[in-house]
Amino acid sequence: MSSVPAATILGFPRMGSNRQLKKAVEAFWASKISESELLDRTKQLRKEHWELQASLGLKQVPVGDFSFYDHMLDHAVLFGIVPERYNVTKPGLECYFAMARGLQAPDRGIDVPSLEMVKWFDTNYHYMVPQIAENQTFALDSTKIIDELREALALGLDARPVVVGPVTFLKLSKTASGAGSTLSYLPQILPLYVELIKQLVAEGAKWVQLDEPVLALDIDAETQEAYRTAYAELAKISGAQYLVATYFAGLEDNLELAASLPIQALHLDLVRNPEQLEGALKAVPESVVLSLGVINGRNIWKADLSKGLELINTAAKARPADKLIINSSCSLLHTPHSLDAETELDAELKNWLAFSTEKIAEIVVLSRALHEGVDAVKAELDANAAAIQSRRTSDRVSNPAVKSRVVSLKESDFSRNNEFSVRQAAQHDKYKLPLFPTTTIGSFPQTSDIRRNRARFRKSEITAEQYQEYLETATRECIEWQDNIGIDVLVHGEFERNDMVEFFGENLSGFAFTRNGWVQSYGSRCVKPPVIYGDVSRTRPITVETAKFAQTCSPKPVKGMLTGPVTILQWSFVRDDQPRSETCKQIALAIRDEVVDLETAGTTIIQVDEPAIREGLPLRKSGWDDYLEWSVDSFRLATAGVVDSTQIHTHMCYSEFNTIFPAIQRMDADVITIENAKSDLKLLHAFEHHGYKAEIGPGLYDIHSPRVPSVQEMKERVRKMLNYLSPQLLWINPDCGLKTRGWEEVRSSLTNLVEVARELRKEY
Ligand code: MET
Ligand SMILES: [Zn+2]
Repeated sequence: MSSVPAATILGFPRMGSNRQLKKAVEAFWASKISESELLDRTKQLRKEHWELQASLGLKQVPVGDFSFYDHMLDHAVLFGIVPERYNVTKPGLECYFAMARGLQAPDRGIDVPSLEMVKWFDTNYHYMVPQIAENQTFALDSTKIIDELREALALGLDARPVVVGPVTFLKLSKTASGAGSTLSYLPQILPLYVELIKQLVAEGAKWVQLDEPVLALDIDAETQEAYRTAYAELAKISGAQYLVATYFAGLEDNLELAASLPIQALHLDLVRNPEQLEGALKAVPESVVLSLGVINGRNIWKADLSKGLELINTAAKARPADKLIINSSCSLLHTPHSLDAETELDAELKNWLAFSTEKIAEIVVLSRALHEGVDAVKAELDANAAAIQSRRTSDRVSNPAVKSRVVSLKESDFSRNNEFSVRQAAQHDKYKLPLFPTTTIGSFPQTSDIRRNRARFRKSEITAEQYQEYLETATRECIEWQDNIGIDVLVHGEFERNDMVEFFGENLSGFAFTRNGWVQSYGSRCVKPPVIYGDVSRTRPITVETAKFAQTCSPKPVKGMLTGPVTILQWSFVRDDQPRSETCKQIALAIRDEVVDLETAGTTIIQVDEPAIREGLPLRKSGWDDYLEWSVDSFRLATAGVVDSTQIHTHMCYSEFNTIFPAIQRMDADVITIENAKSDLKLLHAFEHHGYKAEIGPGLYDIHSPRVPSVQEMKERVRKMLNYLSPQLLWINPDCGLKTRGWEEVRSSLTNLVEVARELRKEY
């Protein structure tokens, strides 16, 4: 048996220091590079990442954490779970990317949509949901992970394959019909896991990491039993040592189950749940290695190493050091690559931060402290303590005026003046929209031309006036086009926005921005979350001038477009020195100021996007009520400052909303546009079931795919929706913003969309 790695990470970000993965994959999609060029580039990237980890002092590196698009999709392919509709594609990358993004190749008569995409636990990473057919035949294709393992071993590294464990894999998959438990496939898939592990061991893997985050959730008896069955089976393979990784929550009531599994190491997320350590030290047999996830894989703050050491010392009192692994709390997938490129952050702030590369260094320092004693790393610990102290005492962090505004909020600040029915009458009176009003969710294609101009402006290659003029032309053309094709409620297109959170953060105090702090959101898409380091307030009106201009481009209403407080919070790297609820209320007040200013300026249909409200939900039910209270309150605080006739829209996407329905209701928006195209009609059952009264625009087609939906298929969808929703409440819109799409697709799709409304109006 190989020795226990002293320090490791659960996974490393895939994109590369300069988003090489994104660039390679997108170049391949655009047929600018060949498949072999793509393979070469990504192989090089993996090598760089492993060598970086080794050079920082990790003795064992994860492999298989790389993915062209998404690791759950990789697992679907690994086990041969490829829905029949993809049989028309070429096996290999074409099929893989068709599952990821859909494929339209009219010349070959191919038009297949992608798999469903869902958020990965409470992160902003999205995974593709494997879809298991009723009569699914599973078949192992381990090429990818075996190849990657060989690559790492060939570099002379100790490599640990990372595989999503059988129970988590099945729990995150769905059956083709959506009914029944995916766990019923366990007997069929387990032999493939067995075969896979045998292959990995035969190739030279000493340890295999099985990711089982589901083990840290509220699980039912069937799932618990599945854990027992699965791991009993896997334990039979000789030569395999398992590191079972739980993360994003604590084991809590599943501790005994976890402790009873016949495995060699158990990983605990001690950032999310440090309290679980003590119980684990008692419950987990001494023969089992404990992996201590003490460095936060979810934020960008330098760790307080003294606190990490406290936990490690607690563990070291109960276990010998060679039965402990110092680890990241979860995969570092959710943090940017390295601070190296952050040449524009001021030294004080930069000294408070740690990205993936720096986090590995922290892990190594803690591991050396454990194995060699604290004196061996005294300089590193002292520097860390100084940085922590500097952040704690800096006067950039605290703004008393903001704090006192939050403290003096009144009950009435959280409510509109009248209930929905009264507001609705006032709004109908004011806008006189037709039945089935058409609208879009906000953004229009962010073309390379737009990005180029923004980059030139940032580099001062063009003046602010020139940039402004450019944006106004784009906005005007976009509005006129919408007007011409017959959309009812227009949007300005969001051309001035790089990103829906960053754009607002730039005009809020307490926010900082990185140059290169990208994290993967889905596929090749990355986001660069702002860093909230201090108390938040609005420094100046943010969207008012743009909204005023937009309204001059058409007599039809143009929606004001804001990002909601919960989403700004959720998609930023948030300070960890005060409760999230406190930061959220501060942001809500800043957005409220903007909402009120928009109304004053004559923009009286205002959309406050909250796509992230669902993903902020704590993974354990015990935390739900508290979260839903402050998050919904924050939305209400942001939107309640307007008169009855001002119509507040909100938009949500890519989540399972049924579970938080009462909270959505309590947000009290006048119109909600909601992603629906990928999650079938079950959402609408909930609207009906809960007696939702306000207006709704369930997304009619999936904007994440380049395929153009036909009038017929969208009309079909609407018809189904009308089984649940009254025609008086229904809006007609896509399921999200269009910024990732090309103009050609957008023109065709929206023209079809408007036609849907026209035809329906004739029938109702
Ligand atoms: C992820 S939700 C996006 C909403 C935003 N208004 C847009 O259209 O891009
Ligand atoms: Zn959206």
